[in-house]
Amino acid sequence: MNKLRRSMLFIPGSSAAMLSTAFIYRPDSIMFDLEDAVSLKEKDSARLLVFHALQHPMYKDVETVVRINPLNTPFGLKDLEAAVRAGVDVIRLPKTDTPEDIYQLEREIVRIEESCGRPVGSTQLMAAIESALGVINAVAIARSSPRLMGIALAAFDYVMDMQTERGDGTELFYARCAVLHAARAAGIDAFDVVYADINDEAGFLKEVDLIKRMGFNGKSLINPRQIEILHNAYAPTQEEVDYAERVIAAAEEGERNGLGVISLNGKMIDAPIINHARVVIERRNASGIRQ
Ligand SMILES: CC(C)(COP(=O)(O)OP(=O)(O)OC[C@H]1O[C@@H](n2cnc3c(N)ncnc32)[C@H](O)[C@@H]1OP(=O)(O)O)[C@@H](O)C(=O)NCCC(=O)NCCSC(=O)C[C@@](O)(CC(=O)O)C(=O)O
Ligand SMILES: [Mg+2]
Repeated sequence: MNKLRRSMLFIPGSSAAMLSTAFIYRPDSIMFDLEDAVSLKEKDSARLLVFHALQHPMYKDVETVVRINPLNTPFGLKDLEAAVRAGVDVIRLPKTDTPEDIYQLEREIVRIEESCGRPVGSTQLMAAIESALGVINAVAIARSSPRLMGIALAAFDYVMDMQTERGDGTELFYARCAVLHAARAAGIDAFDVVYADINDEAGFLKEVDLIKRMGFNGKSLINPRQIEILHNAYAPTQEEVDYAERVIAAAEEGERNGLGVISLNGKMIDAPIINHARVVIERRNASGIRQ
């Protein structure tokens, strides 16, 4: 099974307090932000804080991601130097509009890896798609580098570009489908948008149910209170696990009897259904049973 990436928690890189405690919340990935959560006058101090946090033992057991500033700003290259040298697992490039943005990023990463003695190719990438142009180019972006482990949709900048605003999700319908299909066609992960109202649990859960059913691996998050709700929603129910176990048992019996297609309580069981049952069991093993 691929690495679990249900939750990717944003931490403002300028917050020394949050940087020193975020690992206790146990998201699947921790994302130190140097871009929009950091004010202009804190860009340099935040970069230094993140550089030190990345090398601290408390962040050794969790996947680390740094969202750098775009490379066409005065901060982007400095952010990249600091994050790669500190050993970050993944660089998240915001506002990725074209595959050329990724080619440029990759050239700089190769140079930094070579100069600091890090194995070339060891820094992974993810692209955040935040505009109509990025959505239109999603397939080319997703296939632009073997370093890409995933692409993410970023709703707030996207809706501004589309001249609309966040609502019930109708405004994201096309972009979600496009980003998800691009990721799957490239064989990489797909991440949904942040949910800004941290006190609206019901609204968050509704959005999580939708994106899970669509097929997203998970979401970018802004608050630790959202982690458990998300992980729980991604865990299979006891009923789903029981059914998956019955499917696998029936499939094994069918195989012993030389049958390709079998039926279980009147329902056809064939290869895709058996594969899905195995995925449910893997999810149970990784995430437990939904509470
Ligand atoms: C929203 C709020 C201020 C609420 O604070 P509150 O303090 O009211 O929250 P509480 O729940 O009361 O906190 C309880 C305890 O948890 C601690 N705690 C809270 N949040 C924590 C956290 N994230 N990490 C670690 N620790 C945390 C807190 O310090 C406290 O610790 P303690 O005092 O010890 O009890 C806070 O969460 C926060 O700043 N979030 C991150 C915001 C951020 O990063 N935005 C940028 C990314 S989006 C973007 O840029 C748009 C995008 O680009 C997206 C895309 O690209 O996808 C696009 O275009 O769409
Ligand atoms: Mg943004």
